[in-house]
Amino acid sequence: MIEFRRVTKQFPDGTVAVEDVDIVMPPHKTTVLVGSSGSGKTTLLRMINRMVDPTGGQVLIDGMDVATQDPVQLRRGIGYVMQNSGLLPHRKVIDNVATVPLLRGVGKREAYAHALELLDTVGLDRSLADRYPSQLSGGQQQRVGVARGLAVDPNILLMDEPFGAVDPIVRAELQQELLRLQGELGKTVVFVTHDIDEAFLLGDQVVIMQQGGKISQAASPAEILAHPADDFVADFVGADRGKRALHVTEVDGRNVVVDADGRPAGVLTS
Ligand SMILES: Nc1ncnc2c1ncn2[C@@H]1O[C@H](COP(=O)(O)OP(=O)(O)OP(=O)(O)O)[C@@H](O)[C@H]1O
Repeated sequence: MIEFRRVTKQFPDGTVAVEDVDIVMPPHKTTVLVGSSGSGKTTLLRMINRMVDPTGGQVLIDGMDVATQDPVQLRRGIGYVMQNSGLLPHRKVIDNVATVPLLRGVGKREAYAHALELLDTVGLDRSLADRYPSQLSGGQQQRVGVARGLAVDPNILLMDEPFGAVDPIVRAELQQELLRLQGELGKTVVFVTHDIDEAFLLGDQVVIMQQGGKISQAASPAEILAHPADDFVADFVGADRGKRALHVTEVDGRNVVVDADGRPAGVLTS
């Protein structure tokens, strides 16, 4: 479990990126941070693995304050996947995936065998192992990024707009892959996105952030759609969906999302 207790981050220039945030991210679930640009999502995410340190409050992992842990050690146990995959361009796919385990002292043979298995896990053909990142499509690169994030078998996987740079069709494929993977692996995933549809699709818990790094609402997608906490959330949920006033209605015992004209937009499963 990841817990933020009254966490604030003020950068040296005075910018308050995150203010007084309390949030619990439950184990084996996906928490999605969503909000407009500059609302503090990335800063919040990076405080989990100490790429950023808070200026107030505490971040705890399984009850232990991350501030007491060595940042390098901490990061080696937490998977991190970013936009544009973050792969090392001059190293082959297989080396990119095996890098962190090798740094942690895993033997070469074992690290490479596991890296090949991880290519299977993320749906990549093993024949791509010897290519360089520039010889892959954007979607394939993102899959390698996910494989690399999983290479140390972390309990926690941080994903910062991992599908932001690929086209909508590939993005939809990657989202489905992540749902499948999460069904199998059950990691504690923290995922950042601008896209409310992506947030509702992937998140067990969706955290809606607003400018100034404050949380407007943290709840399940069903709860947010049914009971937006305030006008900001109602607007955000509606605006990103083409200004349709979405609401939830019950049909044959199921929660169906419909727009202002009564057209069904989807069925809620939780
Ligand atoms: N190193 C820094 N120094 C000063 N201000 C910073 C620094 N990093 C981020 N900020 C500011 O903190 C605020 C939150 O930034 P952050 O990157 O966390 O937002 P975000 O919601 O992830 O945005 P985006 O969706 O555009 O990536 C912004 O106003 C940003 O300009």
